[in-house]
Amino acid sequence: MTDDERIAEEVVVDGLTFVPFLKRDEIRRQVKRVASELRRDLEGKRPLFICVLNGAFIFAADLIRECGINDCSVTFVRYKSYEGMSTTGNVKQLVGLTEDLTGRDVVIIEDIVDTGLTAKQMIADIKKQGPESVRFVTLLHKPASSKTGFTPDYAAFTIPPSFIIGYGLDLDGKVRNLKDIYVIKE
Ligand SMILES: O=P(O)(O)OC[C@H]1O[C@H](OP(=O)(O)OP(=O)(O)O)[C@H](O)[C@@H]1O
Ligand SMILES: Nc1nc2[nH]cnc2c(=O)[nH]1
Repeated sequence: MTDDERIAEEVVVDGLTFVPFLKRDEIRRQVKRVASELRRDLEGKRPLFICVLNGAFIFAADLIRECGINDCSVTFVRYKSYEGMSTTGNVKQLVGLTEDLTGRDVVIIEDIVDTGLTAKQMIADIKKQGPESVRFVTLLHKPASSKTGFTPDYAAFTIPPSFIIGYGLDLDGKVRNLKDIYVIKE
């Protein structure tokens, strides 16, 4: 059986039904594309990758390995604002940085930019710490949901404004383990 044949036709979480949206092969292809763009733009630099927990852990692990920049560092922050399928509008930093960002070339790695509230607050927090440069990369971007006008520097996928799960993205903490991305069935 190939990897592709194991994709579930639907996933039910807390009584909600989700159907396949982005399959693992396509995710892998787009992660490779973004990694090659980053490799090109970071040539000669020693980037500090900041993975935004919890949702970005799987994307960050795949992306950082694809980038193949041995002279990089990796660290983590944690921000939270969603309950169920909606933002509370209150973006809380639950885990912060201990690294000195002065003069560093920072690459923030997110799983999704939806309203853009988390991205905007995080970038403001990081810029206060004196980095040389800040790049923002996301797996998924939903421009039609934006409340901030924020646009990421790199996006693996631009998607419509429906709620999705899998490949790190959760519904109330569940189903982050799914290898494919699923969208809510309307
Ligand atoms: O653009 P926004 O509307 O701000 O949404 C994006 C944020 O939502 C998710 O975080 P969440 O609060 O669900 O925490 P999690 O990463 O732990 O799932 C995601 O990981 C982003 O950080
Ligand atoms: N799981 C999940 N988390 C999000 N956070 C912001 N948008 C989304 C989404 O579509 N799915």
